[in-house]
Amino acid sequence: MEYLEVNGGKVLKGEVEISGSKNAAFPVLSACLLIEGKCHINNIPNILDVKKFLFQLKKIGVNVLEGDHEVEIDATSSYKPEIPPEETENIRGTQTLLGAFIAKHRKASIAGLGGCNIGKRPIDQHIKGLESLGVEFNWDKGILKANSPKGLKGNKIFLDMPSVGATENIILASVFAEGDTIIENAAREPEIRDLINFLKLAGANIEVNGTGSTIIVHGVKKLRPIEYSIIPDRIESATYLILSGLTKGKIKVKKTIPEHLEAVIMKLKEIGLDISVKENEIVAKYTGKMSPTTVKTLPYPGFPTDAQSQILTLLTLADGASVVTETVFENRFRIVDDLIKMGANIKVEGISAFITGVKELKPSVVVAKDLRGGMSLLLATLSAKGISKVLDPIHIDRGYENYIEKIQRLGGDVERKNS
Ligand SMILES: CC(=O)N[C@H]1[C@@H](OP(=O)(O)OP(=O)(O)OC[C@H]2O[C@@H](n3ccc(=O)[nH]c3=O)[C@H](O)[C@@H]2O)O[C@H](CO)[C@@H](O)[C@@H]1O
Ligand SMILES: C=C(OP(=O)(O)O)C(=O)O
Repeated sequence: MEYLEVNGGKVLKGEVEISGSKNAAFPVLSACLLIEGKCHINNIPNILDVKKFLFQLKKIGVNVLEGDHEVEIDATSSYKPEIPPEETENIRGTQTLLGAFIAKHRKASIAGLGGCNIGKRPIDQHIKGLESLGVEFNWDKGILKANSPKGLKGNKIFLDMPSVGATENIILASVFAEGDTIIENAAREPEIRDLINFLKLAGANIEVNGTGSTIIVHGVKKLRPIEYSIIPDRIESATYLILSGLTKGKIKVKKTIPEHLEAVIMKLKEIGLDISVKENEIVAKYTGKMSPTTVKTLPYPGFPTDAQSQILTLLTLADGASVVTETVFENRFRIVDDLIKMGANIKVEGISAFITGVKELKPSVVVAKDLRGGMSLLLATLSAKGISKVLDPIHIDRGYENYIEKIQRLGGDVERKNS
């Protein structure tokens, strides 16, 4: 069994280069399937989920040429618009292949949507939106089959909640639709802006209103191949900034976009970290004391649910009582039992965790159960003086590039082992 052995309690200091965004990579790579010719995508993160995604593309017949943090996608020759249910493809990122397949092939067959086990994660909003564009759906033995024999026609769609995946799928599906598609209450995450920027550069006609919650896609006939670089991963940035507080250190994140992290930066300042921001860099420094605060996760530009486990872990060491409320996913407090084992004082009631800060965390054997929770437990063990183990690091491998080396370069004592 693989595990991480951590000798915690060291002060972490130094610089980390942030990798490309996991959640921007999937929709942009999916969008390449709308294009005839070679698209060249840079700043691709070297993480397990992206490897699985690219493996899936190759398996259905797309030409994929992988380089060092870059990939060339050529979907000119025919490929099967299908995602089968095999274990290895069981990631959430494949959800945007639905919109891409429908746009290009007027049909799709999707099974095996997985990703983090943090809630029920239904796709009713994807289906509702695509149905109103003329797509017919039926479930066949757990596989979602989509068909739009007559092609897609633009329509006005009002999402019940600003779903990231549904917004991306509707944008992708409507690029070649007849007329205009208007998405109201659209998600506004930077990864959606990245998809739109890619598509516009490739020739799509898309308007975004001032705040971003209305997106209008004017159908076009064709897109052209382009070279594009995806945005840095804002959640990876948030994670390393939080690590500086947990290890009483000073960490500079480089190659990041500070505007994507405003809600996180504001909270870290409230907690008492000294934060300084330059064009593509953020430095977080521990100042000797951390204050408690309240955090509520919300769709962007609110505090990101994907950084909730990390800030909850940080607040276990704040000087007083904090509340963390999770409004996006219903099952995102699964690290609490392990944190309590490490000496944290946390009580979960409904969608809120009530935390009373303690002086220090104690080393322990903990188990990663999802991507962000797993990483947060690693952060906790780096803070706790002594030897800890983090079991099942495969969850962390899904979304953090080269994290063991990045942490070692900051002075952290962590090693991957097998027993
Ligand atoms: C691969 C990827 O990009 N994953 C991100 C994406 O996931 P994902 O696209 O799955 O997240 P959504 O924004 O769609 O989900 C937000 C909430 O809406 C609910 N919902 C969503 C769609 C739907 O049809 N019906 C419905 O009820 C979900 O169960 C969840 O409670 O955005 C999440 C919210 O920022 C992030 O945590 C994930 O890291
Ligand atoms: C929930 C996450 O990812 P996914 O949607 O890929 O499961 C995440 O990145 O925290």
